[in-house]
Amino acid sequence: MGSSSDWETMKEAALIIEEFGVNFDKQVISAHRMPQEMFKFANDAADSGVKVIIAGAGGAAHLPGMIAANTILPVIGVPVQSHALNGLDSLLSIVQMPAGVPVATTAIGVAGAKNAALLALQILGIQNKEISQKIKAYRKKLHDKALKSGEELV
Ligand SMILES: Nc1c(C(=O)O)ncn1[C@@H]1O[C@H](COP(=O)(O)O)[C@@H](O)[C@H]1O
Repeated sequence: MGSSSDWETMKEAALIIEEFGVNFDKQVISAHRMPQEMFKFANDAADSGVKVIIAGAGGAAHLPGMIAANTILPVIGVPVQSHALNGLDSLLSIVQMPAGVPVATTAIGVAGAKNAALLALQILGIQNKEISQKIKAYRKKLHDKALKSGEELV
């Protein structure tokens, strides 16, 4: 994430990945404030065993795109809700990548952080049966909860 102030949002992604028992690393790396570190992180990620990168940032959110520019690992961008423009700035900064260097962009804020985790897990689940089973179980829980909530309407 671009700042520790993003953690309130991005911890929702971390909680889901933890729940799935998958190893992950969390770091504050800003393309604006720490360009050298950002470049090194993105360049070294694949060789360090990273499989998918989730990059959350707010405002002029260049971080996901700049990471994507320096790795061929899949990058999922989470637009963190900014104060001035409610995250619309973050969303537009992340989603409008030029053709050739994609960033998979989620919704703004907490829903986006959660979906970034799930999308990363789905990518890992392609080659990992244990993870794909857990995703199926997670979806079943969602289904059952929605069904029950409908039945409880009066
Ligand atoms: N968008 C970026 C980048 C970047 O894209 O490199 N670095 C920090 N930020 C964002 O600035 C916002 C305010 O940060 P502070 O709260 O630290 O001032 C955060 O949402 C962060 O992601």
